[in-house]
Amino acid sequence: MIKCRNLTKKYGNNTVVDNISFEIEQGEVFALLGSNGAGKTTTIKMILNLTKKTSGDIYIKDKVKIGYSPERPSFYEMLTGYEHLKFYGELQKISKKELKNEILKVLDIVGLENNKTKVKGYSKGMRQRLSIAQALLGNPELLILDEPTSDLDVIGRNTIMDLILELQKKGKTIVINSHILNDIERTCNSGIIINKGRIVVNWEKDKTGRSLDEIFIEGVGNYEYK
Ligand SMILES: Nc1ncnc2c1ncn2[C@@H]1O[C@H](COP(=O)(O)OP(=O)(O)OP(=O)(O)O)[C@@H](O)[C@H]1O
Repeated sequence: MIKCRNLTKKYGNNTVVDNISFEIEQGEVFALLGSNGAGKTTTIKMILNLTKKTSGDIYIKDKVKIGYSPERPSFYEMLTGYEHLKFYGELQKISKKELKNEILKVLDIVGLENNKTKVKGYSKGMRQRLSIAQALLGNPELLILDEPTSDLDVIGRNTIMDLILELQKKGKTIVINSHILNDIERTCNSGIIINKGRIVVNWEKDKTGRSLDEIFIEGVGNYEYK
């Protein structure tokens, strides 16, 4: 679905993504892991073409639709979830006829009720769900979710992770950027651990029998920036 080759991003003299290469297969749930400031969001933004790469190549399956849930989603607080999605659906030029069904479908998938509650009354978990619902509008094949469980309690995180597994069953390819290794271990098949812009571990679930915590600490902790 995605191939990155020697991807690099510099801000001035600061190399924040440093020559990374990885591949994401269709249908997999792939993790971008790393400490704060490692370069995960920058990598996502280059894939989405929201930030220009400095060098390297990104190949994305031809004509694939991408849904994106950003690290800090923002909403029109005075709108209901339905109205919010209607606004974004119209921006996507989904026809009026299809849009209503589409919104009801994505609300149902993420487990949000279509009621009169305005977004300002939403809990953090509901906001994450709404952000994922927004990403699902237009039925994209590829979903990129930046920190989909940040700020959520363990129940909220579990629900979002169950939702991600459901979406995988529906055939989506999903890229998740997260710090929460338990969530990743439950949901993802493979991923990369980045430290200071470089890949320090190519992780594949169940390959070693070791926990992701251990692998992460060893990969990031023992890494010396050269
Ligand atoms: N627009 C920018 N201008 C300059 N430096 C930037 C810019 N955006 C990001 N950076 C720097 O790039 C580095 C990587 O940031 P990035 O947001 O990709 O990290 P991250 O791994 O997603 O971190 P976190 O988990 O904390 O969100 C950081 O040092 C950050 O300060």
